[in-house]
Amino acid sequence: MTTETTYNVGVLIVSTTAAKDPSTDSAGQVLRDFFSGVNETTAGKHSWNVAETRIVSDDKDAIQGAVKEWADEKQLHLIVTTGGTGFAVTDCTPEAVEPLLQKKAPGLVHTMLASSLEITPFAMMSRPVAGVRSNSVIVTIPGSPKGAKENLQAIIQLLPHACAQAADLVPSRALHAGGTKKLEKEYGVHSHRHSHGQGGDSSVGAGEGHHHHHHHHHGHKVPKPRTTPEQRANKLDDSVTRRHRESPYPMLSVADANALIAAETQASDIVEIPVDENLVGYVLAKDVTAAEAVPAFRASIVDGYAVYHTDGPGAYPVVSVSHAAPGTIPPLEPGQVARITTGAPLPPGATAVVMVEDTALTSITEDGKEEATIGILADGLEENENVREAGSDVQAGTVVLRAGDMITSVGGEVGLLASVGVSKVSVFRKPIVGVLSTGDEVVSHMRPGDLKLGEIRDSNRPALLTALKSSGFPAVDLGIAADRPGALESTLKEALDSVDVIITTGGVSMGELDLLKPTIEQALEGTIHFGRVAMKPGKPTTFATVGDKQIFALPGNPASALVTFHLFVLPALRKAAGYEPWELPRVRVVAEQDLPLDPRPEFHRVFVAMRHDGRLGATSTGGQRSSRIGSALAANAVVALPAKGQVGEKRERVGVIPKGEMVEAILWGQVGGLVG
Ligand SMILES: Nc1nc2c(c(=O)[nH]1)N[C@H]1C(S)=C(S)[C@@H](COP(=O)(O)OP(=O)(O)OC[C@H]3O[C@@H](n4cnc5c(N)ncnc54)[C@H](O)[C@@H]3O)O[C@H]1N2
Ligand code: MOO
Ligand SMILES: [Mg+2]
Repeated sequence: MTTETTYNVGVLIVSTTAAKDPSTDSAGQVLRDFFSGVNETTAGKHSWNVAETRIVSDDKDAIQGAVKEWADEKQLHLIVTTGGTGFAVTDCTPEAVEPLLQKKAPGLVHTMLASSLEITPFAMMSRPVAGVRSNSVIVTIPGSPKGAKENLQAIIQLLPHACAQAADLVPSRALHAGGTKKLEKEYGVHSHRHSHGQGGDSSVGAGEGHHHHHHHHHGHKVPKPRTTPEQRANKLDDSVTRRHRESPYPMLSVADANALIAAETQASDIVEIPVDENLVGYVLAKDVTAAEAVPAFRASIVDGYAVYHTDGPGAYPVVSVSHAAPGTIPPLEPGQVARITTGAPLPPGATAVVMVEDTALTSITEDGKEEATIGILADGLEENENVREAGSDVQAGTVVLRAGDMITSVGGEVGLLASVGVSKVSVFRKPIVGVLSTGDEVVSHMRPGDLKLGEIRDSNRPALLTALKSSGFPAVDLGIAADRPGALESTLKEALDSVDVIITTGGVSMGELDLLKPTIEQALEGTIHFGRVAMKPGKPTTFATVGDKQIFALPGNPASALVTFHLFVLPALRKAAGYEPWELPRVRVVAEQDLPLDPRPEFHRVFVAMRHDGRLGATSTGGQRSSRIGSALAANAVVALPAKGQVGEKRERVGVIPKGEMVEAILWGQVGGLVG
């Protein structure tokens, strides 16, 4: 095949509706586009020319008339019928075409069905036939544009060969000289037994990438896609016809996605850090014992006079003073008292302290400056009254905090550790998180000047850095990366050297410049654990690991980025930092207004506050569009709404959660208090 061969195609649209009103037909254009798309990849070898297009109704005679005319008279190389292959009463295309076939081609039928079945079980209800009449190859494909394309894609690579043979363009001996290997190479196909990764001219395979990805689509267990080098090559191939028209990543539930993240998240290494205000949010990796007793000495609880409790009411000489200050205190004898302040050590021998309010001044010294004697008014003092024994709050050597305890912002833990003389503790290291925005359109909010058409301010990076910092995780600003594979790759590689976790936003959906997934898989040789989640917002959320580093590639939409940060990233960071539980707390709340449902499970941003009836209530933040960062304004929770039509046991088609209903909220922050 050294000169370019042109194959003439007839497209027969079988549809009673379209026959009545041709403007309702889309299949004709879809197939013409399909063939011209294929031509772009086969230039120089062969091309397809849609020579005839006709619309007929679901009528056996009309179908047969067209097929016979195109095969017997016009001698088209390929006749494709679309429509009328289902189970409907009027569907009759296979019945019309089959009797016309002089040679049947069950291999083509099998290939189309097998490939469609990998995409949808409804392929079972397609009844294609294929074969040869006169010099024409004839195939019947489904009427839906999607099904039509998928069927054709499955066989398109071999059709030139089939048409050439049927039309007797080249003697079949010549066609086969060199064996099937040579043919496979020429047509850019290879048998499934060949090792992956070789197999010929990658520019030929229109839509070939499709079925390679499909075997992991429909697993019922939590799927863990593993890609072969060939699959990766297919994904990065940016030729138009190979662009994905459907995401190759299985759609996981939020719970399955979180399970995969948890399985890939281990507690970080253990480090020793000083006990100070920066300890907040760390989890202890080891038990902590008191280095010292609290109090370390017998101390007074009040301001007053240290006494012998056995002395009873009367006037006593004040022989010494004990202030709350370091120093030595002389012993006290019965019949004497010592002035003492709160927290000061008791003189040796003293057995109780009398509050200053329960005493009277009875005489002063000659210089008039000091008390000489004081009167004790109280009767019936008890031994150790107003005395804190050494070690009565904490004994030296006891465990004061346990491994797994978290240092709260209340200050109690830091205070306790300080009180017992502990200056350093062993904790789980907090992961260091890098935040990267991606997108050619994204510009810093610090950049002065007006936005150019198409530009958008980078709100994700500041928002995520804020959320990270307030959650206590050290964050690194990685800036903005352009939508170029090289830029993305070098930024990510550099970041992987300095941080434990990378959060990116943007570039994870279906656009041709959505480069995160292929870059992670190919350039970084990472593993994508999931690339789609059944949720709104956040559908294209992607989680990958590169060695022991994690990458959370979050959607670019600002609300999506914040929601998926809280639902996926934050719990993972908490787990790495040793939190138990690491998940965010869930509470039952009353819907304060109707909450509309979406076909996807939705995480509706709300403000949760205490109600007068003692329950918690959730008030919507308003419009929930993924691009609306305002939907996260003052949001201290998201309400987990079920997908539309899946409410309750009976799975009624419910479109709304009515006001007053109880729903589950996942808390992001502190709940609001009673107002009014
Ligand atoms: N054909 C399909 N298109 C889209 C699908 C789909 O399933 N099929 N999913 C939609 C959903 S859902 C989402 S969410 C978005 C996610 O898109 P990407 O993660 O690829 O993000 P981009 O395309 O880069 O950007 C989306 C949007 O967000 C703006 N953006 C990006 N970065 C920032 C930033 N740092 N600060 C503020 N705004 C940002 C960007 O300009 C876009 O407007 O895809 C849907 N499409
Ligand atoms: O899932 Mo997207 O995050 O709806 O906008
Ligand atoms: Mg995109």
